[in-house]
Amino acid sequence: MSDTAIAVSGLIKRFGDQLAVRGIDLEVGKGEIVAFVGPNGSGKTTTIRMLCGLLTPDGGEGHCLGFDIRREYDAIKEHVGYMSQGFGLYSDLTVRENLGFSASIHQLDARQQKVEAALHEFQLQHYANHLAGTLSGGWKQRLSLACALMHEPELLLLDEPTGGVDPESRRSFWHIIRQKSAQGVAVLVSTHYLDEVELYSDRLAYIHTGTMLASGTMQEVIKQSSLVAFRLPGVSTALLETLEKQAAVSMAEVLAGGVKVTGPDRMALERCLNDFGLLTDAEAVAPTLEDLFFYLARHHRQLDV
Ligand SMILES: Nc1ncnc2c1ncn2[C@@H]1O[C@H](COP(=O)(O)OP(=O)(O)OP(=O)(O)O)[C@@H](O)[C@H]1O
Repeated sequence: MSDTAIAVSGLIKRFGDQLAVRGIDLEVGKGEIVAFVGPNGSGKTTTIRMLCGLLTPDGGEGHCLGFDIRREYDAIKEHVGYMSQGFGLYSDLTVRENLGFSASIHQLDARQQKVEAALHEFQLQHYANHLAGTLSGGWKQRLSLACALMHEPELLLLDEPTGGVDPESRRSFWHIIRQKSAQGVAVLVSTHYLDEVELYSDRLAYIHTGTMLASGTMQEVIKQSSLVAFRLPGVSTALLETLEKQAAVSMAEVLAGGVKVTGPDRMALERCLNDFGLLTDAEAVAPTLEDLFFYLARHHRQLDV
């Protein structure tokens, strides 16, 4: 048995003249959580939809759970758990009916029993007869996850599952996801929340305008970018714009009590700060994931991790 849940290469998707996904490679191992990140419109949803058999790729090849993504999309749909953006619930069905519907599309045996078990596992009993459309964001998210897990999939594809839900719901959502991954479920999850990448994901994959620019652990990717950052205490925000225009500076931002500059070349950045008489007081700080994402979004540099 392979340890790989997703292995695809050269995936391409066009919408008319637009190349939404431009030949991306992606691997996700069993029991691994990979955060799929990148700016709005970069191609995350399109990629996820190709992986779960809802969109046919225009190019590329690969497997999900051993099934060919171009030929065996029906088998993939059957075996993968998918949460779409906005949760994809039937708002005029009750919580119990949504779970029942999910059980029936997967043609599960003992449906009623499984629905009751899911209501219990996800602590949805109190809302069982409420219409899904009347639930709060956090409960909709929980129900949507329960529906995606109804058929005990080995791979979860989650498209911005935590968008618009409160911190407590996010935390309990991630608690469930980490439990599932400990049981061997592979997870690819798109998110705009950096803390979810840092705290809960094993690796990240960063996509920009349909191209995968970086993938690896957070530490690997930051190291590969060779980004360095300095805090410049007491520097006025007036200097910020000037600093940002320097070739050595990829980003300059205001912090409490000063400015922070980031760049991919330590020597060049130090020279630049020296030219402005700022090097003596500059304090080296560790670049953050946010620094990295800004850098990748602005400079589109492909990292080789
Ligand atoms: N069905 C479609 N028809 C035409 N263009 C589409 C379609 N679906 C997506 N696109 C375009 O493809 C590009 C990638 O969109 P996609 O939704 O995959 O990005 P995303 O990274 O998921 O964005 P977000 O973070 O905002 O959800 C965008 O320019 C989008 O407008």
